[in-house]
Amino acid sequence: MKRLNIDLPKAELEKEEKYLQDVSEKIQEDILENTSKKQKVTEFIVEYRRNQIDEYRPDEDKVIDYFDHERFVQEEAYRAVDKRLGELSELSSSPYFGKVGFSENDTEDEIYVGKYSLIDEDGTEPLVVDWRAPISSLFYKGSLGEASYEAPIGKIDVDITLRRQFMIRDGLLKGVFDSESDVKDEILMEVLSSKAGSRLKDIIMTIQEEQDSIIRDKREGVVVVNGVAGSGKTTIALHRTAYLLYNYRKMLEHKVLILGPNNIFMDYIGHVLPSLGEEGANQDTFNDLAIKLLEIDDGDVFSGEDFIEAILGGDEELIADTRRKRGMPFKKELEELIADVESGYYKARDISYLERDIISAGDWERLLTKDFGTLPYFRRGLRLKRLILGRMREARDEKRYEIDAKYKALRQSLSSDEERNQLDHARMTEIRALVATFADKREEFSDLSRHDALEIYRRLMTFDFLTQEDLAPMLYMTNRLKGIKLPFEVRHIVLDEAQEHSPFHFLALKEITGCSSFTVVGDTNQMLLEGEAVMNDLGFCFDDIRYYHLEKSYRSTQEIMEYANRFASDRRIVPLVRNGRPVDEISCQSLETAADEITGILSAYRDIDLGTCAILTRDMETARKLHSLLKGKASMKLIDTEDAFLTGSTYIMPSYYARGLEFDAVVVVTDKTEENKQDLVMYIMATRALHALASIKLN
Ligand SMILES: Nc1ncnc2c1ncn2[C@@H]1O[C@H](COP(=O)(O)OP(=O)(O)OP(=O)(O)O)[C@@H](O)[C@H]1O
Repeated sequence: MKRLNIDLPKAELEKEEKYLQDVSEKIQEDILENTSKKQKVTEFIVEYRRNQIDEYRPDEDKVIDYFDHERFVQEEAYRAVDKRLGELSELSSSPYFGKVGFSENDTEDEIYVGKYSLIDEDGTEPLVVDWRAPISSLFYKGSLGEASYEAPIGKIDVDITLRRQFMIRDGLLKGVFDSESDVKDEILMEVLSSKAGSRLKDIIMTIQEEQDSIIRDKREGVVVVNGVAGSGKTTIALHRTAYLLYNYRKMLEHKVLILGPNNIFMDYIGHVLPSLGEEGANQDTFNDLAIKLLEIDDGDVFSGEDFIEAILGGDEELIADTRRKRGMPFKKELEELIADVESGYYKARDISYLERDIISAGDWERLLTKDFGTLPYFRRGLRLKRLILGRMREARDEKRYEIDAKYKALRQSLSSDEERNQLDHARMTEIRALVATFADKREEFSDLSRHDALEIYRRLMTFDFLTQEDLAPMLYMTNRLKGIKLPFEVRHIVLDEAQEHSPFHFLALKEITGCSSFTVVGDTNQMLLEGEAVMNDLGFCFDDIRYYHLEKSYRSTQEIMEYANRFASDRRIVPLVRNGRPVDEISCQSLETAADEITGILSAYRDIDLGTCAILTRDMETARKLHSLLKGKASMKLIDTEDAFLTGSTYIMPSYYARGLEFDAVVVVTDKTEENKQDLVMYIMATRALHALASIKLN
C-alpha cells in the first residue's frame, strides 16, 4: 500500500504516535494475559480428561454429570479466551482506524474506533471502541457539526469537531487523514481501487453515512433496501447482522437466518461475518431450506439452472406459471385450496366397533372443526385418530375381560387336563380373533394419518413437476396444514437478492418462524422476469417497514457504470467518481473469433496483473461452447453448477451464476444486445466488473 497523507502538525502527530504506542503495549499485555489463561484452561481440560478416563466406573453416573458440567464451563472459558486472542492478534496489526472528537454539554471528548474494543488497565476507560457500539456511529457521520447517537439512556446530542482516519498496518502508522465529507474520502478511493479478491470483504473502515444508517437501524420490524448493483446491499446486510449480534447478543446469537439465491453466492459471502468476529448466524439458500422443510426430494424440483434458462429462453408457459405464482391472486387460490382441504379432506363418518358407537359423524366433524380447531389441519387428523383408537382400545379391553371371565367360569366345571387344554385353545382363538378385528377396524380410518402436502398442492400445479416458484407457496400451504418447525429458533431473517421473491417467501418465513424482524435487500433493476417487485410493498405481511433506496455504486468505475446504465430499467446509477479504462466494445462474426479475442484480452489483463476475471454469457450452452473453444488457449474454470466453488482467478459462467458476485475484470459475450434498450441480463453482467469491462457482441 502506498503511504497516504500524514498531514498533521508535528505536536499532533507525536500525540497520535504516542497513543498508538500505548495502545499497542496494552494489546501485547492482554495477549500475554490471555495466553496464560488459555494455557491454564488447557491444562485443566487435559487433566480432567485424564482423570475421567482413570476414574470412570459404569455405575457412577452422578459423579460424571458433575464433572461434565465442570468441563463445559472450562470449555466455554477456553472458547472465550481463544476468541479474544484472535481479536487481539488482529488488533495488534491494526488497533483502530478512526477517531472522532466531539463536545457534549461543553465537555470535550474523543474516541478511537476499531474492529474490536480494548479497555485500559483499570478496566474503566475504552482505549478503542468497537465500531458497532452506539457511540461509534459518530465516526460514520458524513460531516462535522451537530449530530446525535442512540445510547442505552436515549438520544445524545453532540457537536462533532474532528473526524480522523488512520491507516495502521503491522502496528505502524501509515497514514492519517482528517476528513469532513465522505466524497473526498481518500481511504475509500484507495479501498475501491484495490483488487476484488475471491470473497466479499468487510468495509468497516469506509462505511458511508447512508449505509451506516441502514446498518444501525433498529432491530424491530422490517428494513427493505432497494439499491442499484454495487451499492453495497449484501455488504450492508452482513454488517447489519454483525451489528445486531453485537448489540443483542443474548437474544440473537445463533438465531439469525441468512438466505441467499444459490450456493455459489452463499460461499462468496460466507467469509464476511467470520471476518467480523461473528459465527452466530445460520446461512442457507431459500430453495434448499424449503426442500428440507417440505421433506421432498430435490430431484422432484425443476433445477434452478433449467428454470432460469427456460425463463431466459422465453418459455411462455413457464413464464406465465411463474407470474401466476408470484402474484397476490394466487394467494386467494391457495387459501381456497386450504379451505377446501379443511372442509373435508378427512371425510366425517360413523365408526362403531364391537357393537359400540365409537364416534358419530357429527362428533367427528365437531372435533375436527371446533375442539381441535386451533391446530393445523393434519395434526387435527392425528389427534382424532388417537381419540378413536383410545375408545376402541377401551371396547376391546372390555370384550377381553368378558372373554376371560367366560372361560374362567367354564374352566372351573372341567375335570380333565385334556378338556382344559381344549378350552385354553378356544380362548386363545377367540382373543386372536378379537385382536384381528381391532387391526381391521383401524384400517377404516387410516386416512386420518395421511397428509401428503404434495398430493394436495398438485391441484394448483401447471406441470407435473415442481418449479422453484412452487417452493414458497407450497411451504406456506404445508405450514398452514401441518405446522412446520425449524430445527433452531429464528429471531432475525436476512433475505438477499430478494427482488424476485413472491409474497409467499415473506408469508411462509414469517409464519413458520414467528419472526417479524427482517432485513430484505435486492435490486429491482436485476429482475430476470420483469414485473412489480413484491419487496417494494410488504404491507400485506408486515406492519413496521422502513424502505431505503441506494443509488450510488461503489463497485465499478464510472466508465463501466455508464455502459451498464444503457441497459438499466428505471433507475440510473449515480457512480462514485472513480475513473478507469474505457469499456472495450468488440464485434465478432462467430464464437470462434470471439474465443480468439478473449484469449488476447485475458493475456492483456494478465500483463497488467488485473486480478480476478470472469467471462460471462447469457446462457449455459454458450458458456460451455466457449469454454471448449478456449481449451488450450487460456486456463479458466467453468462454473456450470451452483455447487461449484470460486477457487482460481479466471472463470467462465452463465449470467445467472454471476448474480451478486464481482470480478476485477469481466468479458461479456452476447448475441442479442440492442443499444439503449432495457436488457436486464446485460445490466447484471456488466455491473459485475470493478475495473475493466470488455463487451463482445456476436453478429
Ligand atoms: N462503503 C464502502 N466502502 C468500501 N467498499 C464498499 C463500500 N460499499 C460497498 N463497497 C464495495 O462495493 C462492492 C459491492 O458491494 P455489494 O456486493 O455488497 O453490493 P450489492 O449492492 O449487493 O451488489 P449486487 O446488487 O450487484 O449484488 C463490494 O466490493 C463492496 O466491498
